[in-house]
Amino acid sequence: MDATPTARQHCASLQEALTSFQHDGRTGLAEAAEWGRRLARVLPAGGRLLAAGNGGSAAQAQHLTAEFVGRYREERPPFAAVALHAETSAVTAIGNDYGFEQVFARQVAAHGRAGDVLLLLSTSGGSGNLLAAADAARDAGVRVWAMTGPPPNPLAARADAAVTVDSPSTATVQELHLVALHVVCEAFDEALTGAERRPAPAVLFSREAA
Ligand SMILES: O=C(CO)[C@@H](O)[C@H](O)[C@H](O)[C@H](O)COP(=O)(O)O
Repeated sequence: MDATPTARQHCASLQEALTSFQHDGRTGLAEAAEWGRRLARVLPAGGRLLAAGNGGSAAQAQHLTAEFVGRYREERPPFAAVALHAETSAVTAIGNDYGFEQVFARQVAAHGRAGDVLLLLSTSGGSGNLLAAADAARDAGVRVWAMTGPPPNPLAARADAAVTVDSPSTATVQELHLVALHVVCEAFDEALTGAERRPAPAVLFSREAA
């Protein structure tokens, strides 16, 4: 049975975006790896990663924080990472009382500390609640990283650094973001020192240790 032309186009679009990502030294693979290395300095020192997105990008943000709180490949201690959209009571209360645009900004003001990192994912780079979160982060001394679709866009412009995917397809942008997030995790794990990599006591509760 043959694949449909649409399915072939989907894969071709991803392949094209992946090629650009690999060769873009400023907003592609090299930048994502740099984020992982920087997080390897921030998180073991007690800093925190906050992440947020809407819709499919919310799922991506949550995927990333799970890699840090759980683990990526190798056993290692848990690190502080929170997906803001997953705070359902906070999101609904803030949205209800202050408006949807504030759902992330108010959480950033509550949780963000100078030196922390806020990673915002958006295919359009124009979602109002993410732009407000970026502004709140700046006020709190929190570094802002944006993963977006095609540049230029308002979110990438407000961020301290951006990984951008120059594709007109939302699906392609989201799929490439997942690749970039895993690159961040790989670079993070590689950059940890031996002592930082040593499993914390929490590993006593892992299934292997039980
Ligand atoms: O996953 C998809 C489309 O693939 C949608 O759920 C999509 O994420 C939503 O429309 C978002 O609201 C789009 O927001 P953004 O990525 O432009 O910030």
